[in-house]
Amino acid sequence: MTDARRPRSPQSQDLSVRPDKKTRLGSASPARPGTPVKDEPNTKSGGKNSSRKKKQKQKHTLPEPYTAEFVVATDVANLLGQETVDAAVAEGSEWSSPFQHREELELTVSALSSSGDSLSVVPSKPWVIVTPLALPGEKIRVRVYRSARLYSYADLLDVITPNPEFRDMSRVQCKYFGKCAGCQYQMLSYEKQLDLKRDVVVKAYEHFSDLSPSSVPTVPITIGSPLQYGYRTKITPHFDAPPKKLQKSADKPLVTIENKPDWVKIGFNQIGTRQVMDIEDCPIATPTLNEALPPLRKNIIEHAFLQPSSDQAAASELMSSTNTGHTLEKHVCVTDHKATVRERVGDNTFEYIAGSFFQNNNSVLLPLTSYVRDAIFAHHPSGPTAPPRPTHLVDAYCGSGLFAITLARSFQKVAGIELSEDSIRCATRNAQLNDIPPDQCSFMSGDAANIFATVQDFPRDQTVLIIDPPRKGTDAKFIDQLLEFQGALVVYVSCNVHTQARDVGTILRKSEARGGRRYVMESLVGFDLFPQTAHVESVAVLRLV
Ligand SMILES: C[S@@+](CC[C@H](N)C(=O)[O-])C[C@H]1O[C@@H](n2cnc3c(N)ncnc32)[C@H](O)[C@@H]1O
Repeated sequence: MTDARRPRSPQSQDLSVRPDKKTRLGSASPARPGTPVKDEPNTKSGGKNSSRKKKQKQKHTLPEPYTAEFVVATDVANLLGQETVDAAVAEGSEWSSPFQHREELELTVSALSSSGDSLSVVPSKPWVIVTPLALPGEKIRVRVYRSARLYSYADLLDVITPNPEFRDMSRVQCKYFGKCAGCQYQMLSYEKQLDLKRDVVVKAYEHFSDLSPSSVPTVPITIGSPLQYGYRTKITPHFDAPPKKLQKSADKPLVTIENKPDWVKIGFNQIGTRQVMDIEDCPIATPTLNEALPPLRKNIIEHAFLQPSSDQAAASELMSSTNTGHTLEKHVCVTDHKATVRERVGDNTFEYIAGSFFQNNNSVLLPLTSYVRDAIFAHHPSGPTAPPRPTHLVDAYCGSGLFAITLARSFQKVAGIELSEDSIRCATRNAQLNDIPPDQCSFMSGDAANIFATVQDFPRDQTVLIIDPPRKGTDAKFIDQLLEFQGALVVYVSCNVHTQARDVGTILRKSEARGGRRYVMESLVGFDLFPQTAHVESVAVLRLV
């Protein structure tokens, strides 16, 4: 089941470039994150009860590195402090929650995690309660539902004393806010959201880059999205198959839009669960998508729930809209994931396949691509000893060519690479659509690291590399070739600032270790591609000096 509004699914990541981070979650533990840890029993077991006892042994699993839960676990460890974590590990109490399942508690929120969840240190023992939708300083009532290492997750039952400095419920524009897992921040002012996202970028580099503070530039306020609602150009409502007993029953239920039973739910995940909740409109999605939602829901009901063979696995329907920015151009909704979608970004037109990657907030793409252009040209050093101006661009992980094409007119030559063949076909077509000749701008499909072999004739001191990898970040193979290539400037755009921090830390340290010229981080800023949610995009600019 997918929900395009949640972070893309966690991916496993080789920790070899950040071996020290394993200790952050408890240095005395021999466990790697992501591996099950079995509790040792207190007494020796044997005889006929031993297999039952073995089954009773609890399995504890640390989160996969760089997933949302890994970030929460790191925030918890940092809130408690390394000494406290070490003491709990030495005592063997780090998995022993002081709370029963479904126990209700009253707490005061201590801090916010980078996931957007609140963190409350409990008074009785070094332990943290992780709760959605609560804010620092608020007194809250919660119900515990799952425990992990040094923390428990709890549902928010009530905000007993709100923090009036931050919370204003009259700002909330969605009737599902508080239940739907899509948004976390609708009760905050937009300025506060941008401020919190800056903190996420700062903390990511503090905890995941292993760089000294002096190597990390001051992070300015997050750059906002022109649209704060009605911006999302792609949503993925999903739904569960009918309950098993109904599927097996000879009398198939009559499901129509007018006669919709309670089990028919088409929408997004409910907070803290994998259950789908019924959603009739989504204020962060474009008006075009919201207009299309009722007929789409009717269509799903008539065609999915009436089919007796409905699969147990959840099905999903993809929707995306063209959002050209031209008021005279008609915006339409596309539900076929193989269909071609057209969008405008400034003066450029882009086509992409609905099911392939394209940034989901059209309103921020002109500011984002202009920021990258300014980072390359407006901030180019001046003076008699200044390096030559950039003339060549490499766009790695280029998708349908967003950066390559918006910036192509500023460069003599551009080369893009991307794993998806569909996206590369679109990137090539997009160059044509925007009158960029093929000898100026070329695209190839393949692993990003393959690009270096094809750009050996690019003048290194005039070449800029843009990298925009998926959430898991880039890899050692790419980083090693990037260091070998020595392009003048690297612009690293990322939808996961935690893997970006890890990768930038690796690039800076490895380039220093090589001797000679080295990369330094010139600027670092968050971009708000997803207002009302806790997600932040981040742009780091590295210059070879
Ligand atoms: C975050 S998207 C960025 C796309 C593009 N820069 C944009 O803004 O539209 C990351 C892209 O990397 C591609 N990708 C994933 N792994 C890759 C790899 N190993 N080599 C090249 N591209 C890859 C994905 O298909 C996806 O299109």
